[in-house]
Amino acid sequence: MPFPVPVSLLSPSLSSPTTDTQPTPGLAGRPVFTGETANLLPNPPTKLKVPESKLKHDTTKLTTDEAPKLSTIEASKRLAAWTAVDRHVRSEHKVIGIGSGSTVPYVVERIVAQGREANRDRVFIPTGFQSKELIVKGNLLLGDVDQYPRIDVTVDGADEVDGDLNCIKGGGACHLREKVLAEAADTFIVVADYRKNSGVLGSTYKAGVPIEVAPFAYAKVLQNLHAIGSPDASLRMAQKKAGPVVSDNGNFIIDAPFPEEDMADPYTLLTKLKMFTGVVEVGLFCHMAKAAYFGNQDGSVSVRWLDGRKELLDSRATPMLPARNSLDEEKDPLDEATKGNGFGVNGLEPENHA
Ligand SMILES: O=C[C@H](O)[C@H](O)[C@H](O)COP(=O)(O)O
Repeated sequence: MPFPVPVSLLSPSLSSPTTDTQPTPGLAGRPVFTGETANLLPNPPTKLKVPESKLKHDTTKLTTDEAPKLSTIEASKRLAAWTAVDRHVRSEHKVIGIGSGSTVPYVVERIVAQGREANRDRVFIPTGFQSKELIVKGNLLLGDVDQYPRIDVTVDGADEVDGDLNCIKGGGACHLREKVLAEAADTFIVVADYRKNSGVLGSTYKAGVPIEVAPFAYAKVLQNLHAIGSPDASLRMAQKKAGPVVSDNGNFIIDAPFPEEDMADPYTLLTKLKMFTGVVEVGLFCHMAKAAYFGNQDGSVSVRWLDGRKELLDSRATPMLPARNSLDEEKDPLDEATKGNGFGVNGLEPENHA
């Protein structure tokens, strides 16, 4: 699965570097970062010339004429990531775990935008090659979990999240390190677009449960999986390489689809799978996330908490639009629409979200 990286982290800055670290008004009220993010790379080009392929993930540096619209899905990912960072990555947090996947570049982007001062004495722990690159390219200090076995907060993506915040992870083969960093963190936060917000695992992510195995044991583990009710379990094959996917840890990955009755009780399935000798880690994250943030198509963010609370942050409460104060007098159609559906609306202040 490809992990796109925002253009701001990969290509020369598209705006003049400044020392300003605050978002300033941009496209349609969107913030434009002209500070730390803009400073990531030297030599701003005199004339903008960015390959089309790089433009689709980040428009924060582009002028109105130059910026294409962010796709709805990318905008949803960014919305979830930025909102979660604003609420959970605080100045007192000094050891921060960075997950993997296509939503995580927006996490790093938002952390970088907190400014050089905020990030000066922080260390960032990657969950794999991709996040290591993001940390290094973001000029953030790189550490590892063997140096920092206690992490303040880890923010990560997911392939699917169920009603109890259990997750399927490992679509990018990173779930071993991700689980270590999730476990090491005081607070583990999941960020994703609306498509990952599910009832029962396996409803939307059909590839199966990712299972990392020691290479020499894969055939035996496959046999076990076929025997316990996953007849289609198979070795994940590489796309542009002959042979299997090899994880960052040198292991193979098996994808094992299970019927709904198994997926409805992921903790039981997880414990069963972990018992197979040769299994290194299973991409079922049960009872680990403190909260999950889902960016929605309409610019709102759905937040689900481990304790069962739900919030719906309407688009005025997200980082994309002006602060709620300036709009307090207006009637909010979402307030009406969501009455009685179990969602609080903009219910909690950021400082309550450690
Ligand atoms: O191994 C990969 C990770 O578990 C990712 O967090 C997960 O696959 C979600 O990735 P994406 O956000 O690209 O769908």
